[in-house]
Amino acid sequence: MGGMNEPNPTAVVADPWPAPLATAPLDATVTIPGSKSLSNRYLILAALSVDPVRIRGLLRSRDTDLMMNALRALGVTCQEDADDPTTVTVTPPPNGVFRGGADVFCGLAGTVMRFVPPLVLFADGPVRFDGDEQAYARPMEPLLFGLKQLGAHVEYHGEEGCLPFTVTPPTKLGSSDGKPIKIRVDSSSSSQFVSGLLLAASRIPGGVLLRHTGRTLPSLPHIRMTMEDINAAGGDVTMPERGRWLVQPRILDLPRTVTVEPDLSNAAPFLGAALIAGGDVRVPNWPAHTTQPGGLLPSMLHKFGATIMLDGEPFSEINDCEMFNDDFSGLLCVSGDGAIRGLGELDLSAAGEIAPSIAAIATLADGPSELVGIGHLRGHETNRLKALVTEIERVGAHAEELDNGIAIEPVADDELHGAVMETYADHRMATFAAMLGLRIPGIEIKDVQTTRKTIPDFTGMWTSMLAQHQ
Ligand SMILES: O=C(O)C1=C[C@@H](OP(=O)(O)O)[C@@H](O)[C@H](O)C1
Ligand SMILES: C=C(OP(=O)(O)O)C(=O)O
Repeated sequence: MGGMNEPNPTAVVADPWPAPLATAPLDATVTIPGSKSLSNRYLILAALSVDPVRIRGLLRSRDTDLMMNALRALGVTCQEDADDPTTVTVTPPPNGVFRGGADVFCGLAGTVMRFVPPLVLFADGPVRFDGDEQAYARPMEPLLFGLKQLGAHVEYHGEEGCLPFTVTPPTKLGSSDGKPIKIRVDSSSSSQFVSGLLLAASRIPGGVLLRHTGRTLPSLPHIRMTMEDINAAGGDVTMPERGRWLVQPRILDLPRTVTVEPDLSNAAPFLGAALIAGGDVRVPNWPAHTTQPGGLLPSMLHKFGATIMLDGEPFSEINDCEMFNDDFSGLLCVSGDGAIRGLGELDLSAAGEIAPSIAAIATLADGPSELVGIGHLRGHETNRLKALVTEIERVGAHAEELDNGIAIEPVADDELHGAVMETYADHRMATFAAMLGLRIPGIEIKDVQTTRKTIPDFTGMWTSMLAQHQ
């Protein structure tokens, strides 16, 4: 079964893109577009709100366009400002009831395939979900098991537990005794199952008590982001203990205007470029407080040997959780001198989505690194552990898949060589290859436009970073 009437625009494959080599130290300021994770949470929460919400700084890329189209199919209005496509006003459906009988196309977007199906709990009929063929391999079953425990019916049209499927809303929603309905979900293959269920749970009569049953739980910052955003919309969600969430029944209503932070994970290739090529890369509007896992980047880049400055002040006291003064929101500057220290073991379970960027830097380091806690990357856009090993070996360095991560063994620069890099329809494999291309002559990247999943103009931003010399 093919994806319903909405082709993947990046599937039209052009010639490989010759990744630019850095011939001088960088000196660039790069403005990063809005966060994918925050954009798609605000869109969902706006759709669940009472009044229209204006979202400023919304990421405009494939994943957010898919989210807006999904919401439109369910009767939500998403209207962009005529003079600024990153400002979008979202008007919830009449009486908060989503339109049943709809078709939703998820592409390859985890946030769409995991955050939209729970909205069907409040729809007036069944909704059918499909996506890119590659999306059929992404884990879905635990989310749908959660929806079944809430009374929904799920019918699979392909393989059991995978896209495509149809969700039919329950005839009666919530517990019969007014207490939170208890559900159990194994979220070890993606934090997005917990996030998707939490986002919808405030509207369930009696609320929800959600327990994670798996051994590991990746991407906890993303779950904290979900909690913070729900609470900002007037919800009441707490995590009384790790792996257990209590959502009280509440009417959600986001503030009339919300502003999206820059996507800090998408800042990773650009900031990492300062380490790889040497020089300075600055990113404005770095938030003082953030739940984005990319907030961990300054401390990780520091471990690799970068110098980090915040608004001109050296950033020496690095604490992985509370990295900045609360009053700081300004210019982050990462500087490198071309030397990169191998990291030894680094647990990336909190920030799996930046693993490909970290892997690119580690490939060019002076010693080995083991990136662990990221076994679930096998279920990302592609099997990222396998893809990273293949592409690292392709340029002449060494890497090995571990049970829960990847071990990277760099080689001397003169043993590295150019290659045509595969990207596997994975935006982060494309940016990973571009990072290697800064130092390795002759890197070409197949289907670089796959970066449109979360960055509207990656090649433009990358070439302009290299062209800036102040
Ligand atoms: O909730 C989110 O916005 C995300 C959660 C993470 O998913 P996983 O927990 O599946 O890694 C992350 O990797 C993804 O890019 C975005
Ligand atoms: C895992 C990612 O995306 P998704 O939201 O599709 O899961 C990612 O962007 O690295």
